[in-house]
Amino acid sequence: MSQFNADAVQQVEREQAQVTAVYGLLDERLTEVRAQLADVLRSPADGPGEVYAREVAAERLARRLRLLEGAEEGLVFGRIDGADGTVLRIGRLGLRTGGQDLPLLVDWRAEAARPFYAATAVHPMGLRRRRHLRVEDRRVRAVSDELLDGSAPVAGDIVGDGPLAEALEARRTGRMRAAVATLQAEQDAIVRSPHQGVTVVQGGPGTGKTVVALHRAAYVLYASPNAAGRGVLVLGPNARFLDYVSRVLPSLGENDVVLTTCGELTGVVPAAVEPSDVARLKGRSALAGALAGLVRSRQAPGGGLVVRVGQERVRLNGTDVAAAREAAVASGLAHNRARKVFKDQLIDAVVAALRRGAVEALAHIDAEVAESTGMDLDAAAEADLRALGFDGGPAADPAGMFDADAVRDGLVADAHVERAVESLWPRLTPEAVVSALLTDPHTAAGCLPSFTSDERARLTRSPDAPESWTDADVPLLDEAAELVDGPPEATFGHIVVDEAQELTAMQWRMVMRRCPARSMTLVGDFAQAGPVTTASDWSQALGPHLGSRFALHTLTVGYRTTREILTTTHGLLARIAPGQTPSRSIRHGDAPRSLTACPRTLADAVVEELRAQSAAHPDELRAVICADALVGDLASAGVERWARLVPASEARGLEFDASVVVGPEEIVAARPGGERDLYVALTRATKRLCTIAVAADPA
Ligand SMILES: Nc1ncnc2c1ncn2[C@@H]1O[C@H](COP(=O)(O)OP(=O)(O)OP(=O)(O)O)[C@@H](O)[C@H]1O
Repeated sequence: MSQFNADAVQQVEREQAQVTAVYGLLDERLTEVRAQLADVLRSPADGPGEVYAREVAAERLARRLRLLEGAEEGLVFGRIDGADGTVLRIGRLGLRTGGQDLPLLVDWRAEAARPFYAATAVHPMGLRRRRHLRVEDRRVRAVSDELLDGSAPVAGDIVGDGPLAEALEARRTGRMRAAVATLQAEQDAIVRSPHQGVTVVQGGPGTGKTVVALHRAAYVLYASPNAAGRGVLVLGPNARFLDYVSRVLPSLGENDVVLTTCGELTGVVPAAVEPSDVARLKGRSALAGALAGLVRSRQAPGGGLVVRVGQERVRLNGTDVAAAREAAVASGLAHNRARKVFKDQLIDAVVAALRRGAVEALAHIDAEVAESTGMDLDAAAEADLRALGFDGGPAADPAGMFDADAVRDGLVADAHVERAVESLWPRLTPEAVVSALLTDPHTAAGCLPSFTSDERARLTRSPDAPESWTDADVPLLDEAAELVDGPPEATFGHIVVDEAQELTAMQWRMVMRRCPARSMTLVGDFAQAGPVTTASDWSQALGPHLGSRFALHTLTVGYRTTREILTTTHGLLARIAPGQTPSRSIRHGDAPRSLTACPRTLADAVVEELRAQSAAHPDELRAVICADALVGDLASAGVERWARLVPASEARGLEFDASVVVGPEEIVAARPGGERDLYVALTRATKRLCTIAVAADPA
């Protein structure tokens, strides 16, 4: 055994003793929390107050239990040795025994762990050594050291291949892994940035934007109890992507993050898809103005009103109705809530009219009596009251007998009044508002003056078509819901948006609505934008909501795609994002290959390529990425036996060991901005890329 190996074995054994102690403590904590939870659940509760208190305590313990259970895999992964001899072990969560000053394990998000990520040979931050531990099934498999103070390795320092290289070389599984043990300094700086507002992270494909976004979500939960208490939401572009990243946060011990798409956020299940040009139209912010205008047009647009009250008809003129409308609008409430203000104001006006009527009727009677008997009824009543020792009284107010409150209460419950109010200020549903805009060309013309008639025609559908909502309708329904019923109840303390370049102006409004504190992490790359997005940079996307109040970071190192693959995309990148500097890849691999097949033999050519690849690299995760229209044919040819079959429109954010991009020209032609779809497709592989172009069929 070489000295290096003997040293390594000894270090592994030493670390094992510590790791065993850490797992022992984890087991102890688990036993304690399980027992506490069982006690709480068994404890008697008398009355609703105690039941509630018991539920709160049980939920708190259940969360702690989930956290401890989730930390099993890779509980300890690092260690830092200070120049002063202090040693800290870094892991998924913090663990401390009663008697010790230093914790047995430091949570990776704690300030004390920062040097593990940020120290460099230039800025060692007081460290002598950073050690990575590879632990599987509670056994230490390897250790690997970096010396940071410029000293030469001595016995006990195991300087070998970096753990980052190991993580990047690992076979892809179709599910993203946490990178908590190997977060790089530029990524870590963003993850634990103290910035409370909106952090934007951009960078080319594979620069770790998703890694940063998910680790930042975990960091916010740890470091900002305020945001954590109000919940953290992670939004991704589609179900395939969410599935890909679904393991990362639980493996970081965080199970309380809501992971979803913009479409699913509202509970509406989109049942139809529509052409991307229509979806893009629906994404424009003009739609927000249109919906607001439409709702306003349903709020007492003009004219007077006749209300039947018992046997009487009360006529309110346009000014009365307009005053009620103004009061309701000035309340700032959503349409259905402001309706009550409108109704109350109208009823006040009706009561005032009834009172005026009563006064006039009394005056009329007085005048008739005076004319026929010569008697002044008011003066007589006043004299009688004075004689009885009263001072003036009811006769001073001719309508004093009119009980306005009783009349008002009667009117609130009156069906005629309710009908009259409904005709002026109808109760609305979000669905009815959106349908009115999308099915009535006159309404669309009135509400969307900035759209051309062709654009409006593409937007509207027949009123007879069955009502089935699309993804692009969801933000419209959400907007309408806010207009008619008020802001959503479920808001979040922090929102993370991945592939944020994909969001339309209407989707950004949905996101902002759910984050009143404006604490967000947004990651994306406009060179990878799909055809529906309505912005071409961050200022356009965020300016309407934040002005320039966002901190922008750019990641520059590519961790996924090999240098060889990235180089072949430089020309394409220069066309789709002329100002963008290509990222610098830290990986090398085979040169990409290009094949050609005619349409008749295309599927066979793809299968042949996959067969060859799987014989040469049996363990690799492969994908065939093609224009959406080719998916059916390739599936029929049995491609899925060898590879994941991914339509180019759903490839964003995904990663494979090898990818076969079928029909690059077809991908480009399939939808507007198709070159960006091709750029996404070409940058998914960590090891090898093969493109199969479709040649003109000689036949
Ligand atoms: N610090 C790291 N340690 C280990 N792996 C990393 C690290 N940073 C990035 N990676 C790996 O690099 C790959 C690309 O990362 P990620 O998906 O976050 O990039 P991205 O910028 O979001 O890509 P895209 O633009 O294509 O969505 C992933 O496999 C990820 O696990």
